[in-house]
Amino acid sequence: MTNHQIIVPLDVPDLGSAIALVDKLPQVTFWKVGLELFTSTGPTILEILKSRQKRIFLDLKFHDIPNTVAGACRAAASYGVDLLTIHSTNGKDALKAATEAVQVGAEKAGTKPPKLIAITLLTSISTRQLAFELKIPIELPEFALQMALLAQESGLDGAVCSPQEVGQLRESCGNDFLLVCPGVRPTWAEKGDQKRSLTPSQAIKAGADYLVIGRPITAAPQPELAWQKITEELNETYNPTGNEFPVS
Ligand SMILES: O=c1ccn([C@@H]2O[C@H](COP(=O)(O)O)[C@@H](O)[C@H]2O)c(=O)[nH]1
Repeated sequence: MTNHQIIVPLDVPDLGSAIALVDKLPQVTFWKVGLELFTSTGPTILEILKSRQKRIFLDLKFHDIPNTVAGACRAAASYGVDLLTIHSTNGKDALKAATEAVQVGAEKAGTKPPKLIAITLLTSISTRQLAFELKIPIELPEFALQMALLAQESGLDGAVCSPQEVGQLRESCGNDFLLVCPGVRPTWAEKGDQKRSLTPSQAIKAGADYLVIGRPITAAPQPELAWQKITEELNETYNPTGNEFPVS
């Protein structure tokens, strides 16, 4: 794993704030565009990131009937992004339709298809909420695992999961299945609305391919110092000799 496997979300309200953040953190190579920024500015931000040779995680978390999800995936795949999300709870028909749609959309646009990854269970949901609000009568780690397996059976490239479940998913889904972990918190950062966190080092050790780390960096008084602190902590854990931590 390298620093390039830390994805930073552009969770800001407008284009100006997004560009300011990208300018402030030139060392970040992988940015996430989510619901807030994409809804407010549309695809312009994607063009800006591409013109700066950045990798893009388009985190729109599609959740709808198969026909609608497929249409949205075709459109999203035409942007030439690297990662795209939909919810596992769409069900197998929609997941399969989505995997075909990203190929079609990318081919039509003459671009590489994104890796399609499924949200297993939002990292803001606690064990208690799963049982008492969502009324899902199975243990949380088992639910996350079943959602990852459903995505894998449906032909998706990977899943989004909390660092607390990534070890179990890695063991069951194998090394070729991409596992992306938000809800990552250094010991010194506030958890906020994240309910199932671990530290960056713990998440990597458990088997994550990519870490999504937002507010601990972006809401810090000096985001560049927060980035440096996180990458130094990872380097100290994974490679005390001072080189970059090992490639997974
Ligand atoms: O289960 C999920 C899926 C996506 N996210 C997204 O990741 C970032 C996390 O940001 P932080 O500031 O580090 O909490 C955010 O953009 C979410 O939309 C997630 O948190 N959990």
